[in-house]
Amino acid sequence: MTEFFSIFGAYDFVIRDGIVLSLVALSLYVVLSAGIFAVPQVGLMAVGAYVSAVLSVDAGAPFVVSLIGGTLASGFVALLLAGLLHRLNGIYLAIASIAFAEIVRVAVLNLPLTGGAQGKVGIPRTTTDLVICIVVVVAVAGLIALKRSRFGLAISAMREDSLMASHQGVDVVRYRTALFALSGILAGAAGALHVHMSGFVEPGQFSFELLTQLLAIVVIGGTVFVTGSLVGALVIIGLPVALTGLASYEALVNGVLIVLIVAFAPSGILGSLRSWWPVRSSPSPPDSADETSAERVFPLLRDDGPAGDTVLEIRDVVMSFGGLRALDAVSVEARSGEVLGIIGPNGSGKTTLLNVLSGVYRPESGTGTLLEHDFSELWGHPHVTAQSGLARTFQNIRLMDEETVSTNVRLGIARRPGVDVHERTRNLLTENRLDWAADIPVGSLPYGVRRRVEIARALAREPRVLLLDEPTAGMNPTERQDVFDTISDIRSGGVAVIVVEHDVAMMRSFCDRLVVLDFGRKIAEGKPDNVLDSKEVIRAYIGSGSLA
Ligand SMILES: Nc1ncnc2c1ncn2[C@@H]1O[C@H](COP(=O)(O)OP(=O)(O)OP(=O)(O)O)[C@@H](O)[C@H]1O
Repeated sequence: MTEFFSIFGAYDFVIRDGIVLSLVALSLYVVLSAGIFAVPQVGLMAVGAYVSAVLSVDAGAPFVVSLIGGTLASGFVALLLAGLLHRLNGIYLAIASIAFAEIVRVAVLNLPLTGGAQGKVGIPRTTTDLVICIVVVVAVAGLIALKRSRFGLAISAMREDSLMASHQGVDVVRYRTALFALSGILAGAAGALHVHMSGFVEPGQFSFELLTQLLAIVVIGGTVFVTGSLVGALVIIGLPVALTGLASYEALVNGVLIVLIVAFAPSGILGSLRSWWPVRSSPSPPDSADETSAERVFPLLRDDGPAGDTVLEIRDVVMSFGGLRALDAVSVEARSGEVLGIIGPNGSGKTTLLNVLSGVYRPESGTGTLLEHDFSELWGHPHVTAQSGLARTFQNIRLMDEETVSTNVRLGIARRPGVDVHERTRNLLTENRLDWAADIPVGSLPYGVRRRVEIARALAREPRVLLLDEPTAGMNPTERQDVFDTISDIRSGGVAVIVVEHDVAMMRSFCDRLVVLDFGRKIAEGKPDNVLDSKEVIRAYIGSGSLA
């Protein structure tokens, strides 16, 4: 038996407990790092512990079998739980998952197989220090690899903004289910290791107190790094040892520590240390004259299909919020190589229309097609719409502020065989004149540049249809002109562009066609000059006079 933690003398149990606890904390980290506030880990650990104990004691299974059995059982229960709770978020999800842990505790308290309140004894103490270390090292290495993968990037996007993530083709429900299962596997493995370390299991080991300890570990370690959970567990397990003479103050010191960390180091100990590392000074944006003269082509856009083909169409779409008809029998058609402008007074239904076109909303009635896809299969599933050739930007910029420009653009890249993601990212940055900002976190960039990053990310999806919701909002005239020049270039690449904008003069000169909404109804459609000179449109906008 390899028991190298014996070098810590009387504290060897503390070290082992701390490492196993860090494994459960990692299972909590897995969901929290994706912005999912689910805390069923104590219940999942109990499932792993009891299944493993029953396999060993009642079925006489060898250690490896009971370790794997407990781990998989917990992963499976987590999978079922993900299905049951898939509609819940935020505080409701937290409460439901705490309730799950309580259900497990009450179940093991009453089931004959689990030994009731007395628990189960006589579990072979077969967990060795080597096994604990191997399991934790594999878990940490696996999670680090996962974080660096496409899956990890999608998780970061989900944490930042799940709607934005789904518009990059991320199936948020499937990813969330996978994370639940992974969380269950880690908690189950910890439970199985724990019972084969202590030799017994009883319901009291899976109390609410354990959950608060886990939360403290994740708060202290932070969710910036995978290894944060190890540091947090070390602190939580190490503190009582350090405070041996002050045992009655242990809870107080724990509490004060957590409050101090939340107040002064909200990203945890490791996350805060990161801000001490020297940061490369940010390059400034190139001179605007250089930018204008830079070559502005989008050779990577798809150019299949003749210009002028109808690529998107909706008919008689009705969408209401309560008693309010935000869209009233609206029909719209977009053609490749054309810029379609959507204008209308505030609250006329423009953003609602874009949300219907991008699959966020499922309208009450209406039909439509996006390329070869029927909208009835896309409505309510924005990630499928994104995978079907449509990309969009948002009225309020939605980017991963902590991540670099390059990472944000990479998130949008549609994976196809043979695509070199790094080369494609570089090309997109060059085409959008963002090379100088590649390594800068998006949150520190000026507004106009962030808008360009959002457009670059949308282009990374190689869309056939591009929706732009007020792409020049908050920009100065030069920046506005720049965005409209970019839109013209995108149109030349054969993309159907649908733009919502308030700048009527710009829309008149740049759009091929305009659709005007008023109180959810389409009141005009056609060539910009004809539409903007129509009496009904002028009345809707300004009552009388003329539009720019
Ligand atoms: N999620 C929602 N819940 C309830 N009402 C909504 C919702 N979204 C939009 N509305 C209402 O639907 C109507 C259309 O809103 P929408 O945002 O589509 O208009 P808009 O033309 O984009 O306005 P703006 O130019 O101010 O952005 C408004 O009356 C708005 O209050």
